[in-house]
Amino acid sequence: MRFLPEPSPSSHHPTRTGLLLVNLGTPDAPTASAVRRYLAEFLSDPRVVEIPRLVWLPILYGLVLTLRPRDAAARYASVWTSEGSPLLAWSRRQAEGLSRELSDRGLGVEVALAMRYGNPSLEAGIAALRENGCERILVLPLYPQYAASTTAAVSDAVGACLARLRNVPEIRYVRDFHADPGYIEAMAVRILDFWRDKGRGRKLVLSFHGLPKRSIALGDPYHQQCLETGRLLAERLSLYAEQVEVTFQSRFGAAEWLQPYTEPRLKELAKSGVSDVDVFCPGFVADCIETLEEIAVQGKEAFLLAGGRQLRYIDALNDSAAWMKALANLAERHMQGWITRPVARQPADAAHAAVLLQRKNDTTPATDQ
Ligand SMILES: C=CC1=C(C)c2cc3[nH]c(cc4nc(cc5[nH]c(cc1n2)c(C)c5CCC(=O)O)C(CCC(=O)O)=C4C)c(C)c3C=C
Ligand SMILES: [Fe+2]
Ligand SMILES: [Fe+2]
Repeated sequence: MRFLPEPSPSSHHPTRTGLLLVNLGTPDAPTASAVRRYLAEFLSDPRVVEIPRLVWLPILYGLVLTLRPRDAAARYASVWTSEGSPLLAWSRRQAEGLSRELSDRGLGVEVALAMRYGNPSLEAGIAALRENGCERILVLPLYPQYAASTTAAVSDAVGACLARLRNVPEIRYVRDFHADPGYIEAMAVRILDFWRDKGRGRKLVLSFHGLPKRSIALGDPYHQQCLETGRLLAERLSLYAEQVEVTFQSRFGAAEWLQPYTEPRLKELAKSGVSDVDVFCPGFVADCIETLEEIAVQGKEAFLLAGGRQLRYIDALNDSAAWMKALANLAERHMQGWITRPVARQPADAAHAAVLLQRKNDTTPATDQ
């Protein structure tokens, strides 16, 4: 059959709104074979590596997928948790926290989690929402800064899923939220709480995932958005220019990527006598191998070897209360005009009814950027 079967009529609910949270994806296990499977899907996406297929695929299969998985599996194993990959474990908690927050607000929104590469798949996420009667879906990629290699890779894949359906739902996308006040505030709370409990380093390094410089030259807004996030966060924390800096980590391949590169810059700081640094990664809303291993272990080791005294990694937003609220606000704003059915309440729950009524009458204009 050309199109997938539609959910059975018996499972049809009244029209509902669905929210699909999407993150990058992660291997199913910290083993070379699982990492190989994951990297094969990820790195063969032309959104991620923009080299002509004829040149890239022999390098990918002949070199990258034979050399990288073993080393990467060991790195994954070092951060693996009882709930699996940290990226997946935190993303699940975010989906649960967001669902709870939205239902506490009286909004009947179905939340599903999907990964762009690997599991749980986008197909499964969209299918679960449709099974639950969602004819409208807000897709929220968990990337604060837009990059074609991440954000547009999600809309490509959602489009491919929709192309297999007969009864296509209405779709909206959150493009980015790099300057969203709730996102900035949740990061500030994270960092200020850390400083209150553990004291403050001499410098705050804000390390973002890197991107090839060529992507920026071709028009990707990622670099500008990272700098803007950094500026807004530093401003909110009342930091002087010399107390904070933006760097870029996770370089992949031989091409030039955005600079300064995090690890060499950490070494330079140590050598120049900045002995205490705190590192936060605003581009990762969930802790993952890139933060827990590349920064908190490798980055720290490099900094100490270069003569630094102390490097402290500040946890990502994960499922912090301020972030769950910010995420719910962001979702609510992007779902404006889509009737979200209030969750059924006891008639005696007068206080809640009043809140619902108040929300319904709330005409505060959207503050989207
Ligand atoms: C936060 C935004 C991200 C951008 C932009 C991004 C671009 C990008 N990444 C690679 C290559 C790799 N990334 C890897 C891991 C990884 N990347 C992101 C996010 C962004 N990537 C996350 C959240 C993760 C963690 C996944 C996890 O399982 O925890 C990896 C795999 C790890 C490794 O082998 O080192 C690779 C490879 C490219 C080429 C790219 C843009 C061109
Ligand atoms: Fe990446
Ligand atoms: Fe990395």
